[in-house]
Amino acid sequence: MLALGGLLGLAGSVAGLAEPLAAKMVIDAFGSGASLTGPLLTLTVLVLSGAAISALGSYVLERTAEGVVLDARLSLAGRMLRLRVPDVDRLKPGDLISRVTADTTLLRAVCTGGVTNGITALFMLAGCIGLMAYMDAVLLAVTLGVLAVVGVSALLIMPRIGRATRRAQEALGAMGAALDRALQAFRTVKAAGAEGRETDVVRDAARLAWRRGVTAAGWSAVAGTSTWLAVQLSFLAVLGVGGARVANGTLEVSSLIAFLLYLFYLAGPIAMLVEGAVQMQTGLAAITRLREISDLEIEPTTGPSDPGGTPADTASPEGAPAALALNDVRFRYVPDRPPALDGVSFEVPAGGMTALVGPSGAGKSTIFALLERFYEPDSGTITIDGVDLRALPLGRLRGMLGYVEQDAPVLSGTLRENLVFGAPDATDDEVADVLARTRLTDLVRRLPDGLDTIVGHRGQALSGGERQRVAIARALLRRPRVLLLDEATSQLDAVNEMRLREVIDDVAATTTVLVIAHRLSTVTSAQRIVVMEAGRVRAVGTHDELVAADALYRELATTQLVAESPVTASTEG
Ligand SMILES: Nc1ncnc2c1ncn2[C@@H]1O[C@H](COP(=O)(O)OP(=O)(O)OP(=O)(O)O)[C@@H](O)[C@H]1O
Repeated sequence: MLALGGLLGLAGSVAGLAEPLAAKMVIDAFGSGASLTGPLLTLTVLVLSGAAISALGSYVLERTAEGVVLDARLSLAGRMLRLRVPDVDRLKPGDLISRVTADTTLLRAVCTGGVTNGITALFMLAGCIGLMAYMDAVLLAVTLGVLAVVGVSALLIMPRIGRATRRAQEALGAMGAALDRALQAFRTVKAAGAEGRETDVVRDAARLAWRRGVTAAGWSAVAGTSTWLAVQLSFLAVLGVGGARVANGTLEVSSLIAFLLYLFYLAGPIAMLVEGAVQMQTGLAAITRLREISDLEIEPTTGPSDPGGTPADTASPEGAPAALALNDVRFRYVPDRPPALDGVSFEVPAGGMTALVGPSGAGKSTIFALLERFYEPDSGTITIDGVDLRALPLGRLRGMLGYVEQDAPVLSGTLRENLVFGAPDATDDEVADVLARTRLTDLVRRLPDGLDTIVGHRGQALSGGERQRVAIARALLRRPRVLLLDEATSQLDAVNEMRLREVIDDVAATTTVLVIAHRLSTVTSAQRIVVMEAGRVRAVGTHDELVAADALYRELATTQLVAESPVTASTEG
């Protein structure tokens, strides 16, 4: 399509190139007293057909350019959610968004202005120069001399435009990131009275983008003006030299006029060439930024159609509780920081509930992240039913695990959409069953539109306990073999506390439950408790064993766990 657009553009230009020749025929006809009809008709047809073909060519080009932008967006969008967690930790979401939206737009410039216009302009230039040579070689030499000076200066300017554009796009990305950060923490920003400061950060980024954009615009203007200047100078030079040659009879007036017309015609392709080079620089700046994303590794397909094949299969059938084992697992988030996990080994038997407890920063959530393979351990192995996680296709592994995050996010949308988020094919019966298991049936009955009530950001507010149970229901609908539950630290009221406990006990009857526990009620009903401290396992046992044997656990149980669960603590004694 680019070639077709280019060809049409070229055909339009050829018609344009022939116009001065036709004009010369008209003038010659005037002089010789011959009929004007033929030359005038030729001129008219050339003008009209040239215009029509050029318009079609530019439409084809623009259309193709839009297609290139679309392709880039589709492919980036496809990669974005498959990027690996560590890479997304590093890149800022706002900047990522700006690459998909703003930078891809710049690609259009490469297709239209850059590649094809550039090529068309080159052809036009060559044709024009050829015809000028045919007209008069001396005048051509004068013209080319002036143009060469300008060409060199334009070559020096181009890289500056590219650099300025790239830096402007980076500033735009920074602006997106700053905005994203402020909008993510919208209420905190307001509560902290930080609107002014956050606005300043966004504005500073906007001004930086502006300054760099202006720099690019400045250099573009210099490039554009110098072209125009060159044509003017050539015109004067040709007029001087050509006039003298007409006076001494070595050049016809009509040839001088046709030559001057070509000279003005030349201004078009030269301007196009310069502009094409400018746009090319802009587009290349965008490509550099898009490359940074497309060069990042992505996770293998995680969908149910994961082509990873059957793993060295697990003994237990789908849906049966699975056992987990960590063996001397070591992991650092950042190379020169202390390890988050420093030789962690423990086993989670199939079925029942195992609790992970320990002070903040002990590495509990990190274990969940490694189980989900958001990160890979630096050394050691993790197995599920004796199979190394790395031997399982990612989609299959994540299908075995139900993961409930600490903040238990509720997505904007209906309650039903939230529930079937991980299992879009779940039937109404399955949904009803899971709602009953997670003690949400009453909530659904109370909601104005039942399951179709909009919840989340702009909808019906759910309490912390309800959100958590919705998240558990969402995880259960995928029929996991292991439920990973990162219990919220925020306080639940007595009713929600009791319901959570019921839900966990209920799920633990059919599924392996590994819970990061912050509540005494959760801990005491666990069959096995793993006490972690500073990236290591400190002790493993039941509540009673650990109270008797482990000082840290005793302290946690009497301070942290109890303090966060006053109601249950008093009933638990
Ligand atoms: N994405 C990350 N990048 C770098 N360091 C991290 C990251 N996530 C966690 N850490 C660090 O790893 C260590 C273990 O964190 P982790 O979240 O596993 O602790 P935790 O026991 O779950 O704590 P909490 O109970 O407060 O959630 C901490 O020192 C933390 O600062």
